[in-house]
Amino acid sequence: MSSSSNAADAPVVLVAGGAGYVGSHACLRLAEAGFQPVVFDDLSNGHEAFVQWGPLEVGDVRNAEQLDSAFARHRPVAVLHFAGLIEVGESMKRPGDFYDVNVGGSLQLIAAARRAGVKAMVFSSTCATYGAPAYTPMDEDHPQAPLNPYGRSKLMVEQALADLDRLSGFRSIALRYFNAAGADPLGRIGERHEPETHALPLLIEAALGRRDGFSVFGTDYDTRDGTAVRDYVHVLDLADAHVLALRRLLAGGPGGAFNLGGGVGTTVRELIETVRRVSGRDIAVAEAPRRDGDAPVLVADNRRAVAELGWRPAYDLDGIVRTAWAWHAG
Ligand SMILES: NC(=O)c1ccc[n+]([C@@H]2O[C@H](COP(=O)([O-])OP(=O)(O)OC[C@H]3O[C@@H](n4cnc5c(N)ncnc54)[C@H](O)[C@@H]3O)[C@@H](O)[C@H]2O)c1
Ligand SMILES: O=c1ccn([C@@H]2O[C@H](COP(=O)(O)OP(=O)(O)O[C@H]3O[C@H](CO)[C@@H](O)[C@H](O)[C@H]3O)[C@@H](O)[C@H]2O)c(=O)[nH]1
Repeated sequence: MSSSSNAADAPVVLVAGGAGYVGSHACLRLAEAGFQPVVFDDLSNGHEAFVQWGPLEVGDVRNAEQLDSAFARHRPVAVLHFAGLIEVGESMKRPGDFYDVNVGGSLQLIAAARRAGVKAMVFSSTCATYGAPAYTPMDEDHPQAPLNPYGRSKLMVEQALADLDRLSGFRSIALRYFNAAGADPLGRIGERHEPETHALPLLIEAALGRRDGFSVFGTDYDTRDGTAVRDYVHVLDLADAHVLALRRLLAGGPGGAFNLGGGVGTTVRELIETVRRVSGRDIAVAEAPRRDGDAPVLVADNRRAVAELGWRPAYDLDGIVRTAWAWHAG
């Protein structure tokens, strides 16, 4: 536990998946906001070294006994739920695992929270629940028709949470992230997925010479340069939104779903150019076919989060790439 841990009377928040990329940044912001994060994570993709702002309970969200014992020991006031499998491409290869962990695990976590008398959850959802854009930027009322089992597993949990919120008094907010990227500017934590499949860390590793180059998946999309468009959002801006959502639920405010993206679309080629400029290094780029399950364009209309949560994303693409570069190069 780091020296920045909070006083003994700070309200405890159980952070499922808090040893991972987004969850660890949320712990950082929770601690700064006066909460005491307790991480519950099976370390399947997380890192013990990322757990710096409170205790770690090693456990699987599919395991009711481990969950009950963590809830009994720490008595949280709310749950932030990041735990799960995250890669779109993987979900096309092993869909059963995605339903098992993302749906089965979420239902177990919700049930354990309810047994413990906890009534508030902030859930990590995704723009992948929308599927192909009927219009862009996408607002929260855009039809949800996922293109892959990953997106569908997240949508199923959103729907269960919405029913529980409406009918049972178990309150929740689903935060639909667009593409999380960047790192803690102080370099304490950053993005480390194993294996790494995300575009920005792969580009940075190529710029650092740790990879031979970078393959662009699809150059025949109907976009301004033929490559797919994404809305990259800084991981600490996501973390800020979690604190805002948590405070809203704890204050008795309404639940619901919110898009978290900067509202700016970036093509894969534009991302490559930004990494070249920020790093001052060249990157060998090859063209490859489209990746199964990928949407052509995913850009957020973030006005609901700005108006209702008071969310103010602070980082633009340059800031995202700079903090990611510093973390990987440092
Ligand atoms: N990274 C993104 O761009 C992005 C975008 C949209 C949504 N999300 C969602 O945000 C959440 C966090 O993503 P991330 O990038 O930090 O991923 P991550 O893999 O770094 O973190 C997920 C964490 O969950 C843990 N976990 C996995 N299965 C578990 C289980 N059965 N029991 C307990 N812990 C388990 C892992 O060990 C890991 O620490 C995920 O739910 C993901 O779907 C991420
Ligand atoms: O080697 C690579 C890797 C990615 N890409 C492209 O870069 C873009 C971004 O890809 P990636 O960083 O893998 O993110 P997404 O596939 O958009 O998925 C992320 O963002 C989603 C929301 O958009 C989340 O739901 C997922 O959890 C998260 O993995 C996509 O067009 C990819 O096809 C490449 O061209 N080459």
